[in-house]
This record gives sequence, C-alpha cells and structure tokens, in this order.
Amino acid sequence: MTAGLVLDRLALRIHDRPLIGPLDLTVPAGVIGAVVGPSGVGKSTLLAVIAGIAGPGVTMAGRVWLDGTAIDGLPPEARRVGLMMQDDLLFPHLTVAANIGFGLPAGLSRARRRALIDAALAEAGLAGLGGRDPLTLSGGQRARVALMRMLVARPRMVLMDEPFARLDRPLAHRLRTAVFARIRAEAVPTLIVTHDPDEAAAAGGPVLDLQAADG
Ligand SMILES: Nc1ncnc2c1ncn2[C@@H]1O[C@H](COP(=O)(O)OP(=O)(O)OP(=O)(O)O)[C@@H](O)[C@H]1O
Repeated sequence: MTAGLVLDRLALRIHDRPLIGPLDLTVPAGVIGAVVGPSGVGKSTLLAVIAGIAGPGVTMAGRVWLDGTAIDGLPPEARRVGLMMQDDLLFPHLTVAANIGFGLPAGLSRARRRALIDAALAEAGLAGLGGRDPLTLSGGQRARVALMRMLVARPRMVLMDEPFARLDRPLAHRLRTAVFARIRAEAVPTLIVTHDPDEAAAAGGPVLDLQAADG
C-alpha cells in the first residue's frame, strides 16, 4: 500500500475535449505538492475531480488512490478532503467560532465542541475573537479561520487552490509559511494550485506542471 495521494494515469475530459493527462503523481503523507500551469489548463478542475465535486461535464479515466484505497468512486463527504480556496467562503451569517465549529463532526457534546473551537482559535492567534462576525476580520485573520475550520474536520488530504492569492505579498508569505508547517504536522498529503514559483518551491514536494492536452 502506498501511503498518501496517488494519481494513477488520471485523464480528464470536458465534454468531448481532452483537458489533462493521462498523468501520474504521488504525494506522500506530510508532503505538499504543487500544481502549476497556464490559466485555463485545468488546475482547479483537477482539484475538483480529486475532491469529487467536479461538474457533470467533467469525466475522468484512471484512478485516484488515498492511502491505498481508490476514492474516485466515493461520494465527496466520504473522501475527507480539506479544501482551502482563494475565496475563503466563511459563512458571513455565522460567528467566527461557529464557522470553525462547522468543520467539527456532529455528535460532540457542547463542552467538547467549545473546547475544540477555543483551542483552534488560540492556535490561530484569534483567542477572544470567536464572537466576531467574519466580515470584521482582516484577510489574514479570515484565512486563519478557514484553515482552522478545515483542520478541525481532521481531513485525510488537503487541497488548496491559490489560497493566499488575494493577500499582499508579505502577509501571503508569512501565512503560507505557517500554513505549510501546520499541514506538514498533520501528516496528510496536500496539493496546492499556484501561479507563484516561490510558492511552488516553498511547498517542497513534487511539482505537477500541467500543459494543454494534445488532441
Ligand atoms: N463543468 C465544466 N463544464 C464545462 N467547462 C468547464 C467545466 N469546468 C471547467 N471547465 C473549463 O475547463 C477549463 C479549465 O478550467 P480550470 O478552472 O480548471 O483552469 P485553471 O487551470 O484552474 O485556470 P486558472 O489558473 O485561470 O484558475 C476552462 O476552459 C473551463 O472553462
């Protein structure tokens, strides 16, 4: 069994048009791989296929393995993917604490939920801000809420689509360093879509450079 995420002769089509692949990639547990390539080549679609949330026009051949199990036939909720996107998509009508709590499994006691949320807030440097409306936070703070919401769900892999692209460079750099360290500590395989060569290098794992599929 190969621990981690394995794309095995994965090829994607959009309706009748080949989009990417066939390609192979192995991202071991605790390693962050980067997906790069020109705009429109299919980077976001690749992540959506791995997560099981691609639209009906997208078809795939090949297999997606996670820790030795083929996950490509599983419903998205069974894949246990943590997603972080450019727009962090925090729920504006929920408090910061409730946004993080949204990632927690059902069935926990109130006290346990509260303890986990407080620990996540403290880790993110947001202690005391749990009652705030997300729209009153800075971009960097919102990104940290999105990270903690993802991590409290204990994902088995992490997929990030330009999560820092909207932040200014110094902040993006600081946040990226912290997020990468935190994700490595979770020891899950991770893929990040990026246009930034520095970010791909900082990820440190394999780089998947997508080019337009021929024919
Ligand atoms: N469900 C769908 N139906 C039809 N076309 C789609 C669908 N999903 C994606 N596409 C098309 O597939 C192509 C790849 O899109 P995708 O967003 O994956 O590219 P990308 O490499 O992430 O681009 P960018 O770097 O600009 O974000 C685009 O031409 C897009 O319009």
